[in-house]
Amino acid sequence: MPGEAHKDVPSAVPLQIVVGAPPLSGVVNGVANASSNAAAASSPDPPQGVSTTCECGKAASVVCGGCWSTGYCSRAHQIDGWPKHKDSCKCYKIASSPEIGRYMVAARDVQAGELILQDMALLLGPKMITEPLCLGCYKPTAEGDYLCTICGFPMCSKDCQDVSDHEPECKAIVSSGTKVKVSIFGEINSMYECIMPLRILATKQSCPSVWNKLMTLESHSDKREGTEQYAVTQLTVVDILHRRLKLEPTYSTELIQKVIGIIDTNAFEIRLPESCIQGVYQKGSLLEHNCIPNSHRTFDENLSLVVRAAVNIKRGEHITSCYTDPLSTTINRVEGLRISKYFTCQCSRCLDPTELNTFVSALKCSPCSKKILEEEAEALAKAKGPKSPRGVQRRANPFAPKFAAALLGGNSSQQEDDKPGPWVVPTDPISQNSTWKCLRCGTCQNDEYPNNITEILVEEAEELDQDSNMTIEIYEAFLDKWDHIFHPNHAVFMNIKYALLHLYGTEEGHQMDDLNLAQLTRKEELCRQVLKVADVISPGISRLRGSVQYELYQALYYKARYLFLNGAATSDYSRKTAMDASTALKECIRILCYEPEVQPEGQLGIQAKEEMQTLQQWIKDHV
Ligand SMILES: C[S@@+](CC[C@H](N)C(=O)[O-])C[C@H]1O[C@@H](n2cnc3c(N)ncnc32)[C@H](O)[C@@H]1O
Repeated sequence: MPGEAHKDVPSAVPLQIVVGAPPLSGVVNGVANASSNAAAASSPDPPQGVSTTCECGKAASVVCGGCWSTGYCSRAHQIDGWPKHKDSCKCYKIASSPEIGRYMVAARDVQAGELILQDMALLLGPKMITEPLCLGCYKPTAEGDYLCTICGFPMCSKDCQDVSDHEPECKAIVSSGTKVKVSIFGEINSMYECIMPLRILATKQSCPSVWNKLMTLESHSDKREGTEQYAVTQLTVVDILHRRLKLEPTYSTELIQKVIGIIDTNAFEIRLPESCIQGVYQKGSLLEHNCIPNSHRTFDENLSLVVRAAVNIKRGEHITSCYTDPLSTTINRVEGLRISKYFTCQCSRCLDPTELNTFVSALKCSPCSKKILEEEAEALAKAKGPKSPRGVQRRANPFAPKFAAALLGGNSSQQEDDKPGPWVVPTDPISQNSTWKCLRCGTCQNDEYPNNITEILVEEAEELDQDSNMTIEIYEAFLDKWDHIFHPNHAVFMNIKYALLHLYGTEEGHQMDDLNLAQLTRKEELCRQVLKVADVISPGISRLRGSVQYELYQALYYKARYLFLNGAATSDYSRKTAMDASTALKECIRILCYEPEVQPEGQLGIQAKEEMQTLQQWIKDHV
């Protein structure tokens, strides 16, 4: 019956009255033609000129609140039209600009956590650079215990051999007349570099609809030619397909290189508990990069890409994702993107020498730091009688002098004397040869020392990383060793602190029950430092924030218990600490509820929910 309410009309999608608001910048009838990169329209009014006529032919007086695109003459006709409209009802539009190419823009305000898109993979395969793995389920294969009876690739079992994903390479190898022989396991094997390109190429024949979609994706073919990547893949992929698999007559060099370009530019890495694979997604490929993304990516149990708003996104804002490691320095991010994605990031973080006061790339000015510590010690000596500068606490604690606390472990750009902190930052962060300048004394230097010393720091951290038996003691010693040269939030420190905050509570002899008050306070401090940076560079719903909130809750809960049991603090302080633990746990649950259960973070979210009951009971019983 016309006008009868459909059960699946989303009650959360309100109708909006069409009023004379400007259309979304960069979007013309839903697609293309943008020139502005700015979040253009923040007006709450629905866009004009999108769909002004109802299906019945009458003028539209309301517009669907889900997409703000389709107009209806009445609520009744919206309800009638919903079954037809629901598949195309999206909260984003595709726009394009000469600088970015195609990108997504919010068609309406989107709330944090709201689903933006869910996208089935066009194609899945192993990462280009990988150790031997099963080409059916992508788990590492145990020393080639089972070999595909047709092509010879190591697989888990006959079941994996029969998975349709494996067909393209299997067929190509059989046609070449020689089976594959993998004899070394646990090391990168270049043969696997050919698998994903082969799978894409095979769709040209086997599934033209997928092939056509893949061919619409950016490949940067023109920019790749003549690069090192092009030369390397010529040897590792093109030559193998042409000579070893005898596919020269079928696929030209240009086509294979284009396909490799499509993979490099668009494929998403999918980290699973036991393996790491990659997928190419049609809608997901249109996500624009930003070093401070406003969307959050996960993969569901079918390995479909799920994109949600990480923070509230205003209508007209670009929907962005981070292509690179947010816990890395500006020059590393910018150079990585320039080499692999062929653009120079110009996001607000990259363009700001302080990276929005996070100082993730900054060094410490040695003369200024020394002077601050001396002044601090002098002030202390005056206040409390004679004391050496060693009297200054190394770790920030409630009793540590404020200057030194900020200098040694804090996050502030400003010292108490209102002068900027002693941080040395690049004046032109996205340039490879920027001058570096101390924000406090203004001393400038060329990039040689900052680059070299950062390289040494990175190398030393990488050496630590290779050792699987890292201990709290070793990590703390590393931080102490370098602390006089780098900002406490430096990317390398952030990664070490992230590892360290987990080790306090998991290392043998340092399980949560073993930690004393100082160690619990250290764990809390590490969590707060990492969170303060993560709140800026990975805001809202992010795995980084979710997992650190969990660790913060643990530190605070155990601290509250310790204080309570040892009568070491007033019940007010114990209570406040326990309430802070509860706040951290709630935030952890809010964030990690979006993670799939198969992922460790999804499991942590479930565990966090269970632990909330215990925490609440403890608070009720004790403080
Ligand atoms: C996965 S594709 C995104 C979709 C692409 N714009 C298109 O039209 O197909 C990645 C490419 O988009 C462009 N891109 C993405 N984010 C960008 C940004 N913030 N600034 C400039 N270009 C960007 C770069 O060319 C990059 O290699």
